[in-house]
Amino acid sequence: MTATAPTYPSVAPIAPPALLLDGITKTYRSKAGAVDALRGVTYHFARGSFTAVMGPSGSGKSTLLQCAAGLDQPTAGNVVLNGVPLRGLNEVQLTKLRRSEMGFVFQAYNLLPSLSVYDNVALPVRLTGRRPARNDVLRVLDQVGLDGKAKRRPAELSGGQQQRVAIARALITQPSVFFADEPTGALDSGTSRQVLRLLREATDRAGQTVVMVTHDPASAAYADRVLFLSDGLLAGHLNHATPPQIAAAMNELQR
Ligand SMILES: Nc1ncnc2c1ncn2[C@@H]1O[C@H](COP(=O)(O)OP(=O)(O)OP(=O)(O)O)[C@@H](O)[C@H]1O
Repeated sequence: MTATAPTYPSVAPIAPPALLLDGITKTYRSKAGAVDALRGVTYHFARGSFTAVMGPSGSGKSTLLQCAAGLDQPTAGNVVLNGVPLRGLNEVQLTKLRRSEMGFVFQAYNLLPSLSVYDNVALPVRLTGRRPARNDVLRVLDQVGLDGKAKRRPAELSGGQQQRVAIARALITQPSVFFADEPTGALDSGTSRQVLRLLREATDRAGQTVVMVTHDPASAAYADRVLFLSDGLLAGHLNHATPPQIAAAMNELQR
């Protein structure tokens, strides 16, 4: 009789969260003293989720985004992006990871004024040492509703169009995580909605992860979850909340 090997049910590998903040503390030291901007924040951002981060002024939102994106080093704790701890990386490795895995959409669009819209969008690909495919650049411009504007310079576009160029530039490398800091701060409400829909589509269609800092309850309502920060700590969250629910939670925090 031959022994048969035992069979085991196949177990799907558990994917790491897109982004893990593991006990992040950030203390700024200056002559005036020390400020604890983040005080041991732990949070998993699931792949394909859209999270808004809110909180009173000075609660640590920008610091959280800067640390999560590897633009600033936490004083303690670790940030893990797709299973890779940022703390172990040197500046070159970090820059490479940022260029391939992260997309940035900030309030200041940071477009290069002397380059055409096409070249601004192609730039992140060039920075990775590759030649951008013309069709890829035109496809993302089409995706953000800017087909036909490729030859313009940023100054020849409206604020909303410039922000959409910034989003196209973030989309071109197909990053796994988008970091957005007040992406609609300078835009009118109609244009803001277009920009927020693009971020929403990035999660719904492409399974990308969005982390967005905002002061605006209407913008935050586009997210699956709103995380509230208060005094450097997570103070709670709301899922699939409406703008009035978010505004009420903010009022509660500010009391
Ligand atoms: N470079 C720095 N040096 C010293 N303190 C800083 C520095 N950056 C931020 N802080 C302090 O850390 C705390 C958190 O700041 P942070 O900018 O993260 O808050 P925020 O929630 O984004 O605020 P806002 O909504 O006003 O933009 C604040 O007390 C701030 O004064």
